Amino acid sequence: MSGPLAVVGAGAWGTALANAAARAGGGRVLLWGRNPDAMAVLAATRTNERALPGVELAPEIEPTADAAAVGAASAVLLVVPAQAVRGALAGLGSVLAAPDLPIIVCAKGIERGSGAFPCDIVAELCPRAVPAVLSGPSFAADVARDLPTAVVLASAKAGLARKLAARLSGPALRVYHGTDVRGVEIGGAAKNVLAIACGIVAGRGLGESARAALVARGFAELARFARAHGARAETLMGLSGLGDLVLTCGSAQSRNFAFGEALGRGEVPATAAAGKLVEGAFTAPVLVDKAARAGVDMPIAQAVAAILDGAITVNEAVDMLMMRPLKAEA
Ligand SMILES: NC(=O)C1=CN([C@@H]2O[C@H](COP(=O)(O)OP(=O)(O)OC[C@H]3O[C@@H](n4cnc5c(N)ncnc54)[C@H](O)[C@@H]3O)[C@@H](O)[C@H]2O)C=CC1
Ligand SMILES: O=C(CO)COP(=O)(O)O
Repeated sequence: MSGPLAVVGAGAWGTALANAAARAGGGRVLLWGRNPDAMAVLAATRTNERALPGVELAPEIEPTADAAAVGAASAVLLVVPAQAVRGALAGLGSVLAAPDLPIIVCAKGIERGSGAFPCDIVAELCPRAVPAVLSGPSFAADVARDLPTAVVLASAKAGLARKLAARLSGPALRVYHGTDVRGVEIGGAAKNVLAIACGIVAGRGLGESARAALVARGFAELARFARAHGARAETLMGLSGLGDLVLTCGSAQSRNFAFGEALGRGEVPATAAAGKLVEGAFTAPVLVDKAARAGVDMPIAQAVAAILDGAITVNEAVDMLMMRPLKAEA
């Protein structure tokens, strides 16, 4: 691949991925952020103290706020929140017009309002680009500390997915490849909603048995939703799906889990996020809406959306889930 790799979005995950890509070899990595002052500080201090404290930027990383610089990239990692994917792409505009430019979405979510998956937004706004998605169990802080991590990168173009996975893989980040873009997107988006549910269980002190039941039944509804949207079952059994569910449904390091924990303790949604990005809170209502349209039963996601909406309390949600008519396990 000629030309630098560009990471668009200089938050926690963008900075961690830029470092991982630099350590993987392959040359320059542009780290683009929209705030020129903040990017000047990154360039001067070689750290991103606000988003990823205590982590030094690899020498190959060039922090920049110059959109034109991204135009020279051989591939773009798009690492902004799911609700900002459209705005970020629109903001970069013609900079992303090169034919066959791989744009790898690293966000986990579904767009509210449109119900669009991130790669569909890429296809809509950058019709000459090749959309791809990278997802899986991976805390930015772990990747930044070079702890062993595995993710999956999917693109409809199998050869390109293989090449990009090789470009990003390094001693501590193992990138699998695949072609099931929709399956990988759904795994990342849905697990955030289920992580909120597991956090609520922990915060309310409902016990480890309840949490394990939620993970298993949550996986069942995630897989149903994915199948209804054309994803392959084996994708959801993999890193983006089961893998990420296991990670974020069991760790307070997850912002979605921590948000749920605060709700479980009795905090209200407006303060429970504590200023952090909670993708599942944005995705819950749109996931539930899409499930209803597709005729897919997602009682746990529905309960999360209803709690966030203020329509039901945590106790009512628990009663509702426990009192559902008994059924065969499927
Ligand atoms: N932090 C983590 O451990 C992981 C995060 N992710 C996913 O990566 C995505 C980003 O998460 P984080 O980096 O953690 O969030 P963050 O809150 O640390 O950073 C988000 C960055 O996006 C920028 N941004 C927001 N709107 C923008 C726009 N319209 N144009 C340009 N830049 C914009 C913000 O200025 C900020 O620098 C989320 O979808 C998250 O689910 C995925 C795996 C791991
Ligand atoms: O997606 C993640 C780990 O795979 C990060 O999870 P949170 O966004 O819940 O912190």
